[in-house]
Amino acid sequence: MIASIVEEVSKRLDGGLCVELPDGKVLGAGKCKVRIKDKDVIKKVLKDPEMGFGEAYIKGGIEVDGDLESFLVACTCYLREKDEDKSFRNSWGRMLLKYLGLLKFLEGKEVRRHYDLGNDFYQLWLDSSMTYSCAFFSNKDQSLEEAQAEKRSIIYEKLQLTDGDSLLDIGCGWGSIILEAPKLYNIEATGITLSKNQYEYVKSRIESEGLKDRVRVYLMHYEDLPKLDKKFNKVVSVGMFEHVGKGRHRKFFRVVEKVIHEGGLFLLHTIGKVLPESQSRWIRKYIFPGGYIPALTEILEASKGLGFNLIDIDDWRLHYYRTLREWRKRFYQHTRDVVQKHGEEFFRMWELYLVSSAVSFLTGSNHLFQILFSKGVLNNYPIMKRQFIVNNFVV
Ligand SMILES: C[S@@+](CC[C@H](N)C(=O)[O-])C[C@H]1O[C@@H](n2cnc3c(N)ncnc32)[C@H](O)[C@@H]1O
Repeated sequence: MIASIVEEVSKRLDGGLCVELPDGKVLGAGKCKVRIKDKDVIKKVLKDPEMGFGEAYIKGGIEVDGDLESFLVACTCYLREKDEDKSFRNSWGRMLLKYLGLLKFLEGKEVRRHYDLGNDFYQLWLDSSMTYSCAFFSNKDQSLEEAQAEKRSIIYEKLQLTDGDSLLDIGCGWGSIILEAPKLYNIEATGITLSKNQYEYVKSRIESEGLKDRVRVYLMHYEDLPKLDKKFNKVVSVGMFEHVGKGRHRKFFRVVEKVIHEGGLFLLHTIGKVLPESQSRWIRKYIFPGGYIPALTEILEASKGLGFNLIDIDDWRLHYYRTLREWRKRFYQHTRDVVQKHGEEFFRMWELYLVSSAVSFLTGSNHLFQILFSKGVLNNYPIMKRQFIVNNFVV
């Protein structure tokens, strides 16, 4: 059975694959060499390929001597064709916690665990604006910094930012939008985050950059936004919706509906799937507990009947692939620092997270949607002049 799997994956991998088993026996012949160090690993991978491989990889039970990304692409294609991926089910435990009101608390803990690993860790591999979401590359020589700046300017354009606007950023991260937009437009900006590190960072930059009269940041859950007792005419949320969780998307839209002015614009930037499908259990266990990649259909369904009107949908799938490759390149440049501070297993876990996420965009499992809504029907929204960007420089 293993021999036939090796053969199938090998067919889908440039240069082929060989696998060295724990007893020293080698299956297949190829450039990419996978070493399995322990018999138990084989059983676990056969039972649950994604989780089995992921857990063994971070513990060093499997080593890949070759291009990890191409190997994972070949495995993804093989599994997809075999239809071995198991579907994700919302657990009864989470449903019960939701009704006990504990889910919000748990969510806060889960989100903080990820973002409060230390600003210095993220500074190693994010661009200088500390943007932790998909950038937009419009030419092949663009740096990550430039592509993140370009993404922000597209967002401002889609939101039609104009002097006098009040902008809300739900899940503002390290503040790249709320710290920049008020310098370009005479607007007020408010950001919220669940991460204490991000909150402290943004607060100190607001002070040091003299933005106190026009920029505010709050450490709060989006569900508490109505407590601010303030409405905004432009709302954006970038890379945060993935944390909202299955079954809670409508609640999120209800909150946005409460804090947006009639005639306002809401831009939602999120990883998504076209239709609901299985989720990566490994990512949910090790990287984003509680996270859920929504389907486009689920997003649109959640917005129904609340007065939102769809203006436009973009898919930046390959731009996220390239963003992840840029992050990975920088991450590898700091291998020693990461291993020294966080340990070998942590390094391998984050390496696998960055590579497998890139693979998910490359193979079309994940997309990056920018969905623009107006609150109420807007018939004077300008028709955007779009330039077709040739994607072949992205990959
Ligand atoms: C991937 S980061 C994106 C940050 C930023 N928008 C960017 O593009 O760099 C996700 C952000 O969402 C925030 N977040 C996640 N769940 C949240 C919640 N329930 N309420 C408020 N913010 C949340 C996190 O604290 C983090 O700032």
